Formats: sequence, C-alpha cells, structure tokens
Amino acid sequence: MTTAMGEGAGGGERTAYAASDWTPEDLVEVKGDRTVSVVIPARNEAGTVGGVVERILADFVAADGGGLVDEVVVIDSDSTDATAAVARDSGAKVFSARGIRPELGSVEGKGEALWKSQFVTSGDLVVFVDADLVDWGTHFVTGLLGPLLTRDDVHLVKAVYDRPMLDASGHEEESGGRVTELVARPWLAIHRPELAGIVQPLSGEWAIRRASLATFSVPVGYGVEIAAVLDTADRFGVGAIAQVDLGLRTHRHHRHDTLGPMAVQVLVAADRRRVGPAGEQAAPASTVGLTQYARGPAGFEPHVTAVATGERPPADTVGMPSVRRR
Ligand SMILES: O=c1ccn([C@@H]2O[C@H](COP(=O)(O)OP(=O)(O)O[C@H]3O[C@H](CO)[C@@H](O)[C@H](O)[C@H]3O)[C@@H](O)[C@H]2O)c(=O)[nH]1
Ligand SMILES: O=C(O)[C@H](O)COP(=O)(O)O
Repeated sequence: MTTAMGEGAGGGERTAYAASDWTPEDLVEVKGDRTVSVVIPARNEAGTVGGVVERILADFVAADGGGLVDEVVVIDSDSTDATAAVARDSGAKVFSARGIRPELGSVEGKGEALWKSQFVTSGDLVVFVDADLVDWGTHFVTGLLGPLLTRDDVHLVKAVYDRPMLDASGHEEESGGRVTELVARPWLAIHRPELAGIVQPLSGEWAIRRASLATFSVPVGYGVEIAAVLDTADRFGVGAIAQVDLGLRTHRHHRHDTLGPMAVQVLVAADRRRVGPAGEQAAPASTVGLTQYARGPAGFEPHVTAVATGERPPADTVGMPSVRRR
C-alpha cells in the first residue's frame, strides 16, 4: 500500500502498512529470539477487558512459548470495579499500577500505567492495546508488530483506523477522535508540520521498542501518546514512525466535559516538546487547573479540575532491569 499517509509521515522509505501485510506465521518466523509483551492499561473496564485479553491469548500465546506474543499483561489503573479479577480470570498477568515499584510513588493516569508497566514486563517489543475496545480484531497486534519485526529503523508503530461514533442504536453519528481533530492535529499543524502525516497521533494502540521507550519521559495522563510520537521523531527522525491501517475501531466514548482535561494533558505534553525532547523537569504530581462551567441555581457555576500534567523520568534512569537493544 502506498499512500499519502506513508509519504507524509516518513518520506523516503515506506512507512505506511496495512495489517494484512503480515500473517502471524510470517511474523513468528522473523521474530527469532526476540520477545513481545502486550500491555493493556485498564481503569474500570470490567465489561471489555476480558474479551481483549482472551482473544489475544488465544491467537498469539503458545503454551510452549513459541507464539508471536510472550506475555499479556493488564495494568489495573485504580479501578473500582472488577477489572483486575476479570482480567486475571481471562488469563492475563495482572498488576496494580500502584503496587509496581511503590517506592517511586503513584499518581493516577493512563501514562502512569504504561510507565509502570516497564518494570513488570520483559518483552523486547511492547504493544499497547486499550481495554475498552468494542469493534476490533487481533490483527491489531500483528499489524503493530509487523514494522518493528521487519525493519530495524522503525522504533514506533501507530495504529490508523476508522473510528466512527455510534449512537445508542449502533448507527454512526459522526466521526470520533474529537481531541485528535480539535487539539492534536491543529497543534501539530502549527508547531510540527513535518508530523502532519501521522493520521492518528493519539491512537491508543501502538508498539515500540522497549529500549527506546525506556529513554523517554512519560506524561502520567493522556499526554503519553503525543509525547511518544514527538520523542520518537526528535530522537530517531520522522521516518522511525510507521503507521498501520487496522480498519475499524470502536470504543467507549468520553463526554465533552471529560475530554477537556484530556485536551489539557495532550497540550501540556506537546508544549513541553515544542522544540525537542523535554519533560524530565516536570514533577510527577504537577497539575493545571481547568475551569469548566455548568448552569446551577446561581447561574453558571465554575468547576475547577486539577488536571494531572506531570511526567515520569525515563525508566532507564530509575533502575529498570537492563534492556537489550533490539
Ligand atoms: O487513568 C486511566 C485512564 C484510562 N486508562 C485506560 O486507558 C485506555 C484508554 O483510555 P480512554 O479513557 O478510553 O481514552 P480514549 O478516550 O479512548 O482516548 C484516546 O486518546 C487518548 C489520548 O491520546 C489515548 O490515551 C487513548 O488511548 C485513546 O484511545 C483504556 O483502556 C482505559 O481503561 C487507564 O489505564 N488509566
Ligand atoms: O482520540 C481522541 O481524539 C479522543 O479519545 C476522543 O475520541 P472520541 O471522539 O472518538 O471519543
């Protein structure tokens, strides 16, 4: 597949793929002695996490260890529902984000869960998959691994997909990706136009070399994806980011009022990287106050949310087990 997606994102070498470019058997053959961890961050996803775990285990994890995936790990991120139990019953290794390296402290957030996952996984390649997926397939995993297993110069693989927003009866209301369209893409257009070819900069499904991720600062919240894109481009060049068309993805949607804090997290993470890699100086517990309004008895009443905008330092600076460069 040759598309504007590939040309815009990478230039030169092809960087755009479709999941159908590889079968699991193709990838097992080229995998050699490299290992793969699938990491699923989950906060109150008891309804969907079990299905995500079971399908990945069934398709890729072999009892003799010879499968495409070597471990499926769920990081339970402060869930108050049965997420951890469901994930464990489905066969995943389950860790509570707070319980991992407790001496490093804990904050809330998806980025925190991904950062902590580095201390309890061992794969040379790490695939992140959200736990709230509804329409998806295990080709997400093959698609994301393909470029990393077949190209040494690729460090980060981003998912690309159609992401319809469905109404209660399952009809398409409009396109999803509201923070992508209204925040991430405009920011990239203004500050980093060389990255305009990244179709889904915020996609929650991505894969990365452990050795690369371990050198990145990681925003604790939803800034984790835009940060990985910017840090990879700054460290290894835009051509180190590949994109894979995975078809269709639907998931649980946020309300507008919870997308505001997400937008703040994306903007803060991006702004810290406006001129290059950054973030080390941000304390993990940093916040930005976001004021939103709702009409109440006294008119428009302000509601201030302390949005977590902190960052974690590169894992390899805080005693991560040694990393093979592969
Ligand atoms: O504190 C949290 C919040 C979320 N999650 C999990 O992270 C995943 C994605 O979270 P979600 O709230 O569903 O994010 P989206 O609305 O889907 O946001 C999109 O955009 C975000 C910003 O880039 C990405 O982080 C998401 O992965 C991407 O799907 C899900 O499995 C959540 O359970 C956590 O583990 N901890
Ligand atoms: O990725 C995004 O832009 C946000 O997660 C919002 O996605 P949605 O509009 O599909 O809910």
